[in-house]
Amino acid sequence: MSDLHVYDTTLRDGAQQEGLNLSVSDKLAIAVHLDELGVGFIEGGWPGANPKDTEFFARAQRDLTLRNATLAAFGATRRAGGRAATDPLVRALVDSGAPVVTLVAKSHVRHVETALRTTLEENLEMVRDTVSFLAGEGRRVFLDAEHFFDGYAADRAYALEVVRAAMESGAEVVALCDTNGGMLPHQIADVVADAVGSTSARVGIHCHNDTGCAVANSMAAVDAGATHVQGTINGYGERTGNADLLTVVSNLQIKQGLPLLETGRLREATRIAHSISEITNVPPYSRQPYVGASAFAHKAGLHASAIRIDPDLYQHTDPMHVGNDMRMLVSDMAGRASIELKGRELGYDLSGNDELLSGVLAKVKDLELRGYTFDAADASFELLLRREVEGKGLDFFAVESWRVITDARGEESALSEATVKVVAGGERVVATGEGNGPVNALDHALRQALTPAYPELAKLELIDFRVRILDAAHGTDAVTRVLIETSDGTTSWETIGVAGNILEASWQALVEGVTYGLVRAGVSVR
Ligand SMILES: CC(=O)SCCNC(=O)CCNC(=O)[C@H](O)C(C)(C)COP(=O)(O)OP(=O)(O)OC[C@H]1O[C@@H](n2cnc3c(N)ncnc32)[C@H](O)[C@@H]1OP(=O)(O)O
Ligand SMILES: CC(=O)C(=O)O
Repeated sequence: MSDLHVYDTTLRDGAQQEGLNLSVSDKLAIAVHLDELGVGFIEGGWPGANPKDTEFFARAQRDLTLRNATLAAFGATRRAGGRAATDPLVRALVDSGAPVVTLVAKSHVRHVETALRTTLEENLEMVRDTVSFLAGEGRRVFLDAEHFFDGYAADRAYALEVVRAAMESGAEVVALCDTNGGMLPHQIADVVADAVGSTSARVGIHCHNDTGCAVANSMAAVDAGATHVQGTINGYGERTGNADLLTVVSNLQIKQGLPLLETGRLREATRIAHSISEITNVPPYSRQPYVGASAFAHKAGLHASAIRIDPDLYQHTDPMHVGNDMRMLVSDMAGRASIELKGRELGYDLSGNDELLSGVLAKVKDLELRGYTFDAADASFELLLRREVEGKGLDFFAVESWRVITDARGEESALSEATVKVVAGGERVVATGEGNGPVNALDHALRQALTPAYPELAKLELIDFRVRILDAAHGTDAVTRVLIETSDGTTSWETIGVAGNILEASWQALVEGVTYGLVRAGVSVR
């Protein structure tokens, strides 16, 4: 294993992201995931700054068993003019019970003089006093040198003096912070190399992403001699976020051969990134490097034709290394190879079946011209392909007619009512359904009509509904595209409908959603 520290600050700096709000239980659950991933340090928050973070450390001491990681409490150097031993916020760091304390300290002369409103010497004394007090209390002390890179540009000697003051007082690591996130990789590399060369410090790096360079800057710092790298899962953080720790670790481990995590741990990266998204309630970013849903998704026909021969031809690494999967997307940019590979994903060997492949491809291109978009509706493409391969095997029911009315009375909310007539399981069924909107009512009526023949449908639920008006296909005649997401409680799928009438498009997508639910459940036509 490399001795480079992997230091996660999702629970502290990550939680500084706009709109992200973690409960104590959320933090504990995230800490468990981080420990499973195998990071070396988990910065849990700032005890004493708010009751939630104080409680987190109390509950962590009681309930959290970490297999791999060490817990760090974050705080600031003592107040100017005071004493570390009597500073309540410094005391709270000791009381947190965390074995590591990470102190933020000023390292930029302007910040000392204008933000702290104290002298340069007093700031150095705040660093010395707080670090030595905490070290004396048996804590491992790390120092985050705030605004280090801007501070170095303003006054190199002073910025380096802060690093030395921390080291000489007992700090184990000084992390140089690009607090405003304005640096570029070559600037980071030069400054880190100087700090490593002209102090005895173990130098760390903490980058924000305001220039879009947080990951590149962290990599540059490691190349220049930093041996402690900070970041957050999914790049959460103040403003544009922090360096995405999963990208940094994947780059260092896969591209530079640094064994940072125990064998096999990186394969949990995709699962953990998505589990943490669930907890933070921040939707996963599909184009996130390595772990995003689109990170190994291929749309262009030329790519698919080469991938059919060897996936490495269009992938920078094997998605398995990070627990992700290659996916084929089918759209009007597909070629026959795309259809063949997608078929393989679905369990069909279509190699050599040129007639079928060309037929499916022509259908896809024609439908996309009319407004369909199959890369957003995988389930509809699967049904299209299965119908071509299996013929009538998917005719679970026949629709005779459907209709829907919406009734608004006085001040009451409008209510919709749908009637659906189908033949299913050899019976003609007429069913009605109510809903707070016409699509909701149609969904209820359709499943009401089909459930006697197919009880498996009872657990399906419509969980998302998106509408887009398209004017490209018919000149000035707009068509409506509806995408529906249906869930069976364990997984969900997207289906599509396109028509001039919004309800007709919705109905198509609903019928596809229900049909796909029956296919997934392995039901035969009754
Ligand atoms: C770069 C970073 O992201 S560092 C992490 C920043 N995170 C946070 O700020 C979140 C948690 N913060 C808080 O809950 C609050 O700001 C607290 C509890 C820490 C302080 O609250 P308050 O006492 O009301 O002070 P307030 O937030 O208004 O101002 C911060 C004070 O800390 C001082 N300060 C700032 N940095 C430091 C430092 N490194 N060392 C010592 N004091 C500092 C400021 O000069 C200011 O002092 P003042 O009250 O004499 O003006
Ligand atoms: C400490 C910290 O979060 C920063 O300087 O960005």
